Amino acid sequence: MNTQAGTVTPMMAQYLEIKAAHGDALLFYRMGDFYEMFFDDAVAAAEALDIALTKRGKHMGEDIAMCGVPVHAAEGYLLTLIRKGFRVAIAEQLEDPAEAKKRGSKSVVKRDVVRLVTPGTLTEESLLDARRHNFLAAFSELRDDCALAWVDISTGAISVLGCDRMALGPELARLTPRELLVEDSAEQALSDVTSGFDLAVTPLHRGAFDSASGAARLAALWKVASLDAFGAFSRAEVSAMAALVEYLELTQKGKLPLLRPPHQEARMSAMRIDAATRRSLELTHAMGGGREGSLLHAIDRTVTAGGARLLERRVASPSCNLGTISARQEAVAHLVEDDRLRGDLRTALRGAHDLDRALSRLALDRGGPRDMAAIRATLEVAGEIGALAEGRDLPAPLEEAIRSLSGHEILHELLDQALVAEPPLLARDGGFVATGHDPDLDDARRLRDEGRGVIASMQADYASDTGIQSLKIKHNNVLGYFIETTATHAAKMLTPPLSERFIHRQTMANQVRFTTLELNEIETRILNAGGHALDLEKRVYDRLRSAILDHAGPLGQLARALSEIDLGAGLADLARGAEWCRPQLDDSRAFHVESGRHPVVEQALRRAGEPFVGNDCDLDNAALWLLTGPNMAGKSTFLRQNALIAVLAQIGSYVPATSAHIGLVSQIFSRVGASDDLARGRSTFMVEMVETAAILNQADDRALVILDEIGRGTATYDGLSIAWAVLEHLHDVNRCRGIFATHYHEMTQLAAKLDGVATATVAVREWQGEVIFLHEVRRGTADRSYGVQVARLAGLPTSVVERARVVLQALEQGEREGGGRRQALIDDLPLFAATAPVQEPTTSKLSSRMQEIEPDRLTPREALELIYELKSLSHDIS
Ligand SMILES: Nc1ncnc2c1ncn2[C@@H]1O[C@H](COP(=O)(O)OP(=O)(O)OP(=O)(O)O)[C@@H](O)[C@H]1O
Repeated sequence: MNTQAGTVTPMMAQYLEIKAAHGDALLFYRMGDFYEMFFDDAVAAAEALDIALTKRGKHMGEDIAMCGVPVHAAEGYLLTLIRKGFRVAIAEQLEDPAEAKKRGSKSVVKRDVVRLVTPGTLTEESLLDARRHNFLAAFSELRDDCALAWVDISTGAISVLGCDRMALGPELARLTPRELLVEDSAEQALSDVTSGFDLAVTPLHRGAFDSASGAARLAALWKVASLDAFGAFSRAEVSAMAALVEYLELTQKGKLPLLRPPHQEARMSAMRIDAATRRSLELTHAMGGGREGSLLHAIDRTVTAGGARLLERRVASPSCNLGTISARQEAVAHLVEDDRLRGDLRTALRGAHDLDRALSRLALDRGGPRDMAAIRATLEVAGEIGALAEGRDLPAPLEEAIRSLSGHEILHELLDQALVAEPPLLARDGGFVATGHDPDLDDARRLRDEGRGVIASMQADYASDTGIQSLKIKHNNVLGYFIETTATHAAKMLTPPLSERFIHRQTMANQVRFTTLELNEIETRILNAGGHALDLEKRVYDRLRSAILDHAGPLGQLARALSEIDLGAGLADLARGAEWCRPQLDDSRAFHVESGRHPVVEQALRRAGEPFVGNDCDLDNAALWLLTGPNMAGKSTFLRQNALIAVLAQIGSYVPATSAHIGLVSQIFSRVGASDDLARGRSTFMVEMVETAAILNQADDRALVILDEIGRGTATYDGLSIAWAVLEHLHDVNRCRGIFATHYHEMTQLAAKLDGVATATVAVREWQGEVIFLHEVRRGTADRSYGVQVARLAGLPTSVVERARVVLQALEQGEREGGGRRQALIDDLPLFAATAPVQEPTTSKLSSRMQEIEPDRLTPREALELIYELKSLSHDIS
């Protein structure tokens, strides 16, 4: 760069100009094989990427910090930067450096930003999770109207929903977008809602949200006279979609991705599940953040990326529409019954590629021949599946999906004959068009590859045409290709008719040289053949690309159909393998599950070779269950499994139970083990109370509420009083169905007072002072907590466990004998150090082990091991 102190080189001037236009992004400035970063960008990127920071020249007397990443490895670095919350502007060289030189030795290669990479606008396969959506969302607030729109630009699917500020949090929790666009003036006000999510908030100027110009722009985008063609959109809905499109144009620098016609989600069509409930039920993400351990992970048997994404969408928004649910259930049921069809479909689907993402890359012109081959392979799969379904009587959703599989024959044939079997990733180097597709291309390639052969065959033709057997076609750097005969044939060649065809070029001592128009032409063609072949291939590529994009609508439907079939077959496979049942769903308030299981815990136990105990839940007569039981008995598992069964039933799946009858659940609330939210300055107790307030204010009579140990984070009596009042409120005001787990045994008295509350407990057996967990939920109440025994199982020091037993005894005795007596018993407790029995268990262990020993039967090695064992037992005593 050679920047001198005080002067600004042309290149630095160009850099600064581009940077000024993209101040909020790191600028990747292309220099040959590297993307370079300068100044503060370099410092930030070097730290974020852990790469070396160097210097390059000076600017205004200061060193210019610099770092760089090689272009071929840029995607990995980009991913790291995006994950760390950066936005990256990519400035490419827009001309060959040689071009720039022609303008003068000091000229700078033209560069400009070709793309802004942000979390919500990724399309690269390597930067995306194939089985998850990557949503960019926009929230628009007009005076009395609000909406949320979201798009996955890697698939082109765009949706919109009327959604006020109150509903924004739950919707963000459902969709988990990576980036949210908001009007700049609203950014601050919305931060209360948005700060709880792992997403980048990008403010946009007001004009981006303008609904009037937005409507026109969207209509033009989808080539319709008015947006009414897709539904009646509110102004806020139009404004939110317009903001998405504006931002896509901005980040993709005018190249819009393929955007499918918008899908307008009906309010209340999906089960409402707020952020805390999603977290606690671990629907799509486990507590730790990953997919493993979540419901989604446990039930995902799909074999295509599109199917996996559809399942994610369904799990995130179970339906509340009976018609929709039963149609989906019907499809799953059919595939559960027909093992053969299910197996064949799944085998065929394994050959399908990610059609949506291949299409989207082609639309953005970031695709290549391999994406076309992926489409071809998927069309083949569609054909196979169509043949499998031929002549079968299928339920409506499958029938409809199968219909979308046909009608692509022309495109399939075109791709089939145009592309080689395994094309390269990029179109740039050619080699992807099959022989026989384009005669001109075949000629060009033949000339390129067989140039000498072509000349040889011309030579043979000329020899026979002239009757001069010694005629040769030769090549030198001065003349290029020429025809040479010996001087003896000169006269013949130089007189008509041969002189009309053979043009004299040179006479030597013994030879005469000629050319022909044909040879000239061939020569140019040979010379240009390589470049020409490449051009023709590119032309074929463009033709294929437009043929595919012209057919994008039906291909999108095909992709959806394959995902639907994959999802149905996946759920059926799961139901069959794990012995799930088809739930009965209706409009009633029933909730009757027999021998229900927790799908995730059951899988984990199966891996450990342990059985899961199925448990019934019947909220038909008493809509609220008050569940008591010892720690570790399985209360939380039972609570969650019933919520998950409702979710599974309403996505159209079978459920882990022997039978289930569920009246539609409109919303689920689950508070299971709240945690601190220190980032927002809330203690565990505070979080729990905020979340409980949300439930009491929102749950309606179709809600299912799962509450685990409400009030445990405060003093006993406060906690008990709160739990008591909450249960009464749920019973009298919310009138919802629910299960309430508690350690406050006093609360079971409420069951006698309130008709709609029944008690249940998780059974354990006590054996020789130890608890044995039976994991069986029974009607009735628990006799005690067994907390001390569980603490012992957890490895609390024996001395502490024994001390706890003594204190517990005193407290329980005091409870029985009345308040004043209790204080006296506490006062009388012996001091901790004086609790004698603490060592007994280990001493008796040692002596009972000694008694087992039969010295005459020990081998020398066993004797030695025994000494070690006894020594370690004696350590525990001392
Ligand atoms: N029905 C079941 N069958 C077999 N094992 C189970 C069952 N339910 C729970 N478990 C096992 O018991 C463990 C503890 O369950 P869970 O966390 O639900 O207990 P809990 O009663 O809620 O305990 P705490 O009151 O301490 O929170 C689970 O991790 C699981 O391994």
